[in-house]
Amino acid sequence: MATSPYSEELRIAIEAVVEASKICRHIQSTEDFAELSKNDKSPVTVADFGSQAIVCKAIQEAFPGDPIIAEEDSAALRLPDQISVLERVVKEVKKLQPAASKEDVLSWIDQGVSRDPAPRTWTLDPIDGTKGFLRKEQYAIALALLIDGQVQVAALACPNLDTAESDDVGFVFSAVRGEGAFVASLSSPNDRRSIQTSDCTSAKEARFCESVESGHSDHSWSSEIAKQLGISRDSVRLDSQAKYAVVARGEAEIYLRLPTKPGYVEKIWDHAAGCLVIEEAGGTVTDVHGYPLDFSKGALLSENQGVIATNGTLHEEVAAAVKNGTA
Ligand SMILES: Nc1ncnc2c1ncn2[C@@H]1O[C@H](COP(=O)(O)OS(=O)(=O)O)[C@@H](OP(=O)(O)O)[C@H]1O
Ligand SMILES: [Mg+2]
Ligand SMILES: [Mg+2]
Ligand SMILES: [Mg+2]
Repeated sequence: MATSPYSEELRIAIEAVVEASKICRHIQSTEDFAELSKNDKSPVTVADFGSQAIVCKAIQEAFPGDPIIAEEDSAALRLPDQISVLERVVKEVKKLQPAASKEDVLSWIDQGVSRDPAPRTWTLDPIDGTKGFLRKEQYAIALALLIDGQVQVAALACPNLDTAESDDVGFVFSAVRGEGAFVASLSSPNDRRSIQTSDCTSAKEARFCESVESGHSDHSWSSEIAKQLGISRDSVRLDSQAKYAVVARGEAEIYLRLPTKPGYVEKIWDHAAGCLVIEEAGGTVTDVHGYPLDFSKGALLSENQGVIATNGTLHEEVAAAVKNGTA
């Protein structure tokens, strides 16, 4: 059997998000998040910074010179009145990297400030669904490798996701393009098993998965589409890219992210990892116009609007319903 061209990237990516999950879980258990508000009024916590530091350090060490397009930067932590937050981030990072200094942590975080397209680049959301994290609900650590604007490798940790099949809580989903999608428990990440999207072919039987925040997806529009498709089941509402994971492992068929604010442009780190995991599990991902997501433009999905992710078999029907719903 040919060896995977990205086996080392996959191994490092999985290890990095598993390590970052440890920091996130610990901070979540303390209930002391040291939350800051960013310029766009969205929240960021000690865990977002700590997770970004851990993942960027791992990528930089294994693949020096690879740019990383990550959500956070260290600017807020460098302000004199935020010294206590910085100290807390350093304390948390030291649990995994005992020799880390303040300057190390700041510079690891800032490995993620790349914004330009590059032939080979990583993209990281250190905590996707920060609002879910604050509510002690779902969040994800999402890491992907883009080659010429195509997602080739994905690692997606969902520390609070459970399953009907066991008492396990916390999973890491992963994929390499052309090699299938896999899941492992966060407690034994090397024990990977293959996952597939559901084989549902009737839209009426389908289950919807949507954002919790109504500001992130137009819920009245999606109930209109659900009506058109004859869907009677209530939507499963879930924060973060855990939604992609739930569709990828066959527990829902449709994830819709319908644009709300005109002019909001989706970020690549909110979709890259989840998108490859679904595609490799047998699903399909497009924007609301049916175009593939274009990850080649830097940090923004500037060529796309919204997202439709499905189990694959239902994609055309769902995309048509979204189109009708727009008219
Ligand atoms: N207006 C608008 N429209 C679309 N998306 C937006 C919008 N505002 C923010 N964001 C981004 O949404 C990310 C969280 O998305 P979720 O799907 O987890 O939302 S929800 O919590 O389930 O409601 C969230 O990611 P994190 O910041 O990593 O949590 C944001 O990047
Ligand atoms: Mg954020
Ligand atoms: Mg996000
Ligand atoms: Mg985030």
